[in-house]
Amino acid sequence: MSATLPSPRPAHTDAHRHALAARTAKRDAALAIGIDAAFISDLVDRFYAAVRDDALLGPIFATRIADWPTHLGRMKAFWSSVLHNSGTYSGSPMRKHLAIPGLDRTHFDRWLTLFRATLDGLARDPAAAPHVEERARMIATSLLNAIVINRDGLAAAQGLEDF
Ligand code: HEM
Repeated sequence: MSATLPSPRPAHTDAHRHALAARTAKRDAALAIGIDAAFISDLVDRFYAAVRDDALLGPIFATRIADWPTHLGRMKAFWSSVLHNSGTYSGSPMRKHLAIPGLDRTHFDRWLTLFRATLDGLARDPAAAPHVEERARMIATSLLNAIVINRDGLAAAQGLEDF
């Protein structure tokens, strides 16, 4: 009786191929409107320069971030994961923001205002700023929802408006 050898597993399953294609399509769509690695790097550098100068947000970061190069590197990996699906970021932004006492809509409004201004100063393709801003607004909305639910309960979050 001869043993049956398992057939070799194909290097890429259909699901894997599909995931790779989706990742590439997302990155290519961003690249087509000028959102490349250099754009993401400039965006993060300029945005956090503005944040550090801001009277409302600056102190929140100043007391929590000792090593700015590391934070900026992490934020570039984050935005590359969001905008290019690169998978280069792993972390728990939700937990980090829940741990900052007193964050509310005012802070998120200011964050988004500075982010928008930075984007507008940087983007050359008219489609680039709205594309990135949309992602930032969605993430800001889920962070604020989580903060309010955590602090004041689900009922309090029911009346929240999206950014
Ligand atoms: C109210 C506005 C915000 C404030 C004051 C704020 C503040 C901070 C601070 C202080 C940290 C460092 C936390 C630590 O290392 O202990 C941090 C990390 C981070 N923030 Fe925010 N943030 C705000 C909004 C946002 C928004 C809207 C996004 C995304 C669109 C975002 C994405 C991140 C990410 C990805 C990290 C890194 C988490 C990690 O992996 O360590 N933040 N933020």
